[in-house]
Amino acid sequence: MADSTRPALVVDDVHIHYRTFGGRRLNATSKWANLRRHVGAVDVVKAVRGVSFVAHHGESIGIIGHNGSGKSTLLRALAGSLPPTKGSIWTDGTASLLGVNAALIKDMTGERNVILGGLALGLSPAEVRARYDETVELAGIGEFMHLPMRAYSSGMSARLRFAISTASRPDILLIDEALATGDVDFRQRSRQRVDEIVEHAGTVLLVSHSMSTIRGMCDRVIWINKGLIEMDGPTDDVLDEYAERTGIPTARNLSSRRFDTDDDDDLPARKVRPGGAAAAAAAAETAEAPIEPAEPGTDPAPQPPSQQATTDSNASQSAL
Ligand SMILES: Nc1ncnc2c1ncn2[C@@H]1O[C@H](COP(=O)(O)OP(=O)(O)OP(=O)(O)O)[C@@H](O)[C@H]1O
Repeated sequence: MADSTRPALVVDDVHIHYRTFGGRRLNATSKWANLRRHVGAVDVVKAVRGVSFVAHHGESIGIIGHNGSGKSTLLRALAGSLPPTKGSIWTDGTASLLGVNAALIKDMTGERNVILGGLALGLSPAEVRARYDETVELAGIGEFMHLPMRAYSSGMSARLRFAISTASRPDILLIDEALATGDVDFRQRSRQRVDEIVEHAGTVLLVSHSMSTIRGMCDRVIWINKGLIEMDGPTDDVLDEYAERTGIPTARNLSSRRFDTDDDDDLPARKVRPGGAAAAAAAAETAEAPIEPAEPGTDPAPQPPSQQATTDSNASQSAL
């Protein structure tokens, strides 16, 4: 059973800056600005600007906020795949970001990717073999397991990724939007898996734009705004405040365990809803659909996830 008094994760004044190359300002007026029109500018994006919090074993924490507020960046830093520009992150145990994309190979079958992904997550060959059946069962994509991943729909890929990444039973599971994908049955099973992780002293951090998913899964919510923590507290308190200040409905009237139902809030963004004032408000929530971050694919080299205490010296090509 979880020792809820023991910290699982300590995040101390974390800042994460990206450096982007090649941005040109075309509306130059001064002489220097006019010269700079001909060369790409080096810009710094301050994605996370001093975030501190402590997560305990057994906690299930939702992370919410507008597009570009820094949620995914923070999660990647917690997983150890992005070094903070400043500040420290300490973890008690392994932190695993849901999604083993980098390790999966589209030309290989789902079966082979289960093995590859398991090894990439640090499981031994014997552990991969022992968990193979349950991983395949959780993915629930039937005969498609024998086909190359290239043939999968995005939902199928997401299911397989979820199944593989939770096979390692990390102490700290970091989930970025992944649970919004999939049908009701899959969401129920993935919900069970997350519950299992929390039950076994694990800690879950879930980034989602789906307020009903957050309400259904999390005891605590951290609201990130422009790279800073706007609010951190019990789910109902934070979501109510978020709804009041942003006008985005947070499904307060839904039952607290609605994750396994097929309500509209859990649908992927951009779903067209019927008219009316409530629908317009609901559409506002879907307008928070994830945007593609600038300069994708320029992540710095991964570093071990178990513990990072980093300072300015950890600057890399894209994260300063
Ligand atoms: N690789 C990158 N290079 C440069 N800037 C980036 C990079 N990745 C993210 N950013 C910028 O950092 C800021 C935070 O982005 P991030 O993806 O963390 O936000 P988010 O809250 O997860 O957004 P969303 O809800 O849209 O997924 C944004 O301004 C984004 O443009």
